Amino acid sequence: MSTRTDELTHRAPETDPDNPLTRERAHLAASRAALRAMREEAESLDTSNVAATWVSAEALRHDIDQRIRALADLSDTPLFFGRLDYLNAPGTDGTEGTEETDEAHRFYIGRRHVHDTGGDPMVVDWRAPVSQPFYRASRRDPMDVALRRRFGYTAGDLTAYEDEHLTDPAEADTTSKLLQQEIERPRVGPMRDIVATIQPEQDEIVRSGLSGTVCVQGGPGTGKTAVGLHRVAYLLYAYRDRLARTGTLVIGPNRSFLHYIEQVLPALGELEVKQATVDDLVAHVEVRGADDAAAAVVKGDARMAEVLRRAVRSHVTLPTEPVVVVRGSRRWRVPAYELEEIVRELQARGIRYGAAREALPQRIAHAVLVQMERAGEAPDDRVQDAVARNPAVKAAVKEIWPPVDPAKLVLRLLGDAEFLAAHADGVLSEDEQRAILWAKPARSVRSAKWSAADAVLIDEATDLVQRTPSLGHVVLDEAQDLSPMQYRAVGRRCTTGSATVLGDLAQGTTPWATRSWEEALAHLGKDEAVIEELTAGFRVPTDVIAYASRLLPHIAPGLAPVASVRENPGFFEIRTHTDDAEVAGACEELLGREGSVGLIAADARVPALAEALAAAGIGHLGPGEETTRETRLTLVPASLAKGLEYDYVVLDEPGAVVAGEPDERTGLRRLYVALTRAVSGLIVTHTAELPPQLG
Ligand SMILES: Nc1ncnc2c1ncn2[C@@H]1O[C@H](COP(=O)(O)OP(=O)(O)OP(=O)(O)O)[C@@H](O)[C@H]1O
Repeated sequence: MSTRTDELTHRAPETDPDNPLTRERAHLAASRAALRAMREEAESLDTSNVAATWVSAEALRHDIDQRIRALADLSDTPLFFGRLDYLNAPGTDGTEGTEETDEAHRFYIGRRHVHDTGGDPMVVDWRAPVSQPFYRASRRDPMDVALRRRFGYTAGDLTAYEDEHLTDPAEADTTSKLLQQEIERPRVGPMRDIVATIQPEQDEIVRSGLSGTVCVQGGPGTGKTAVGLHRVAYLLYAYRDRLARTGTLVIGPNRSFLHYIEQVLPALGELEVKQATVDDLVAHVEVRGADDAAAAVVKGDARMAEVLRRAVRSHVTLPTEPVVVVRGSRRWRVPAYELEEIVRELQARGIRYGAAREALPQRIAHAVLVQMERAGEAPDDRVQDAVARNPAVKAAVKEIWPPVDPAKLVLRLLGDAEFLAAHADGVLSEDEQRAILWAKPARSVRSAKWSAADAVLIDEATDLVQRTPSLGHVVLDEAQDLSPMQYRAVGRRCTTGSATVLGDLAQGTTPWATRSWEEALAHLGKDEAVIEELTAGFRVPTDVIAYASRLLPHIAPGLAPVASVRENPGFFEIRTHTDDAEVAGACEELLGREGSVGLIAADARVPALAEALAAAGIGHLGPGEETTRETRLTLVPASLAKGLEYDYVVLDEPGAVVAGEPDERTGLRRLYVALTRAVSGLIVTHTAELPPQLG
């Protein structure tokens, strides 16, 4: 970032009409009036005479309502946050016919496009090509920008601006104060957008094209989630029609995380993006059971796809009997060897089991038709359809290529050792087969205690039978925790689209956590993806990230520590205590400051701490619940802390967080996640010894 410093961060607006701030405020007022006019125009649209049918009238009404909502002037989100003055008016080459007005050179950058009654832009969308230099232009590559101006707001009022003259050799490189203020602004409520301060390396990811998949490795607080959400917003702008047809989806690890991020896209005017967890995507059965780690690892292994493929295909039986179709006085006979040829040909084509099953009767009918033609008849398509529906053909298809119910198939694999062995032979070891077999086979799909990993197996089997519809773009957040089979489940939802994969190998806390992005991308079916790395940390203060990074050599050797860009050093304390009342006391102390507070603890410690808080008369929320001015404390089980952030964090008993996981490495990773949630300060409280890796 390069700017001229605080003496150029102008403040204290005067009414003097020559004061730039006065002029900028006038532009803000005029832009708001223009937005109001756009909204009023949308509101006054009468759809009754336009649409031909009730359905299209409804659709049109929906579109207009969306537009009205998107045109809301939100008092707490400034209409524009930046301005670019180009040296040459964009879209012109400075020659003949060029309009040399100020307006042709000057662009105000904001969350949405606003135009005046004449259709001239008052504010341009941050995603428009003309806005890009706001994020990317530098002294080295000014991108034809003479002036970049950032605006500062206080309670909705435009109160400051900051200029950079990128082509002025006399200007020095320094950090933007307004950017710094924005990064340090206290967090209350859900996640917010970062349009005003997207960094160049983030912008490159945000604006990368729709056709390619991007994978982002980044430590805690490097803005992965923010970048992923802004990328969807960008893609929806740049490829609106295509994505409106195919759809977009954001996948997050759990409900509370999705709740935390759900307002970012609507604030950017994008109301149609779906959100889901991987479990939501594969909800073919009710999940009521859980696997031990050994079973879950095998069930999540990509080799299970081969076991399932074999099991599905095993339902095909090569015909041994001919099919005899009687039509009127004639009998037509398709011999077994010819049926076998048809079946083998369908198998070789590698189409879905269900598609092949649908094609089979037509193929048999075709064989009959050929015989009819040879006998001098002239059958048409209707005859072929009738033959395909003939009871003899139907009976043969049922015998040769019976329907497969994916859930029943998985039920059988997990309950029937012989059936499993028949299809897992040479793929899974005997131990692995034993690990996934149910101790007590379930009787039916309804009564089975399905686990989350089982649901993914059913999803794979479902896709073997019938192709899963693909979306235009999928953002996969906290990807490092997915099993190979889960990657496959996500991958088949973007086979014809692309993906943004976001994660941190050091934060993987599942037994099957991702070891390398190349491997993960192969499971996703996106080998060609580009892998980017983000290393600048926007969340965690320097001292805290340095402390947490002591764990890195033990949890992800080879990953570089995050470099915090926060100037405010924050505070960091380690306290020993004797009872839980002191933990509640630490929370109370932090509630005396501005912003949100999170008390993070091993899951098993949560009930005791809830009691201690209640005894101290301190109200608290659960993760993902919205903090309000009145209740700013959230009690967070360590297992749900991922992806969330709080201004201040009390981390209870690190040793218990580590001990809460099945193995030490996972425990230390969980601790790393918990240690990296704080924006402004962290208090670690403990009675037991601290894990030696933090020493
Ligand atoms: N360019 C930016 N300007 C201002 N704030 C930013 C910027 N980039 C990220 N942030 C803020 O930093 C915080 C961390 O961002 P985010 O949650 O996206 O990080 P992450 O990499 O997903 O973290 P984690 O690995 O912990 O999930 C958020 O509050 C986000 O708004």
